[in-house]
Amino acid sequence: MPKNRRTSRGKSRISSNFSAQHLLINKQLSKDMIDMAKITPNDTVIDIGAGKGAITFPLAKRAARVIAVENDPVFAEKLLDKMQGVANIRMNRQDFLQFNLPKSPFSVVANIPFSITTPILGKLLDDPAVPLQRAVLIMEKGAAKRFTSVRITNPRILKWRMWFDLRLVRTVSPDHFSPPPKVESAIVTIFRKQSPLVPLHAHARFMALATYILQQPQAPVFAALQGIFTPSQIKHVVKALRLERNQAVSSLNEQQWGELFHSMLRYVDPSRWPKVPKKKMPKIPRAKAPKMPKPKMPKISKPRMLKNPKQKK
Ligand SMILES: C[S@@+](CC[C@H](N)C(=O)[O-])C[C@H]1O[C@@H](n2cnc3c(N)ncnc32)[C@H](O)[C@@H]1O
Repeated sequence: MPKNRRTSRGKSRISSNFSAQHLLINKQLSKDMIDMAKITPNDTVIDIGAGKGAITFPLAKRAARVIAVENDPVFAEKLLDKMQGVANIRMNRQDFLQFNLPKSPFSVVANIPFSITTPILGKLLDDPAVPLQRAVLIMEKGAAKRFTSVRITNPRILKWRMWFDLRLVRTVSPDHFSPPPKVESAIVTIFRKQSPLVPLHAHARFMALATYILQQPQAPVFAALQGIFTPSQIKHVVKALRLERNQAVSSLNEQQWGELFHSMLRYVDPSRWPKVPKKKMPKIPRAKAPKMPKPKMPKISKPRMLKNPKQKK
């Protein structure tokens, strides 16, 4: 891709990490990612940020349906040209964050735009009812490490990991892309767990617990649990989860978080459960009342005093 080219809208775009257009030039890597995602001829697969189709076309050979999402009009046009005769690719020329995800099971294989990594993962993982099965994503190595670290300090990432296994599988050097990004990349696999650690319908309640407890990730377990569990319940939980009273709460593993949540449901009075924040309703602008002309009040003249005929002058 040229370093500085004009988009169809005439604006100049300079290649950088922020333009997020580091195209994959290693064909074997695309195939490896499709293998990692265990794509079968029955699968529907989304390629987020399809670019010129480095992943889209090899995917189309393996999956039943490929949905390519690309918001750059120049790339989208090129992809449409190349797609002639490939019946199982559907092209969506739009921002992935505005794209309506399928209602039936789907997977994702993609070299995603780094600048929107967290919003992409949020869209795929925040609501466990979204029927994502497997994803294999290239992302910035720093982000990959944050999402997959053993020590979990972020309640949102912790929540994702109650339903999905996230693994950093390998790092990818910048020479596999054109233009090469300034940072190292990594491949992350995301597989839906066979048995989720928390029931899907309880995701908001789990998030409330994780947010409350991880306010101070370095706090010792006994202190972090205090606002919710009573001292005797804490004693019981520490023993049942094989914890140390003084270990940092961020050192709990996924399994222990699942068990902690179930202990809260089982032993703690619901009045002590952390509150689930109410869903923010979108603001509906109030219809402006049409301006009415001020009613003209008839002038009321002062009542004239009738002269009392008997009144003395
Ligand atoms: C890292 S490139 C990957 C391109 C291609 N998949 C490849 O591997 O060669 C990311 C792609 O995402 C596209 N993109 C950036 N933001 C996007 C968005 N919000 N929605 C959809 N596509 C986006 C870019 O135009 C670019 O083509």
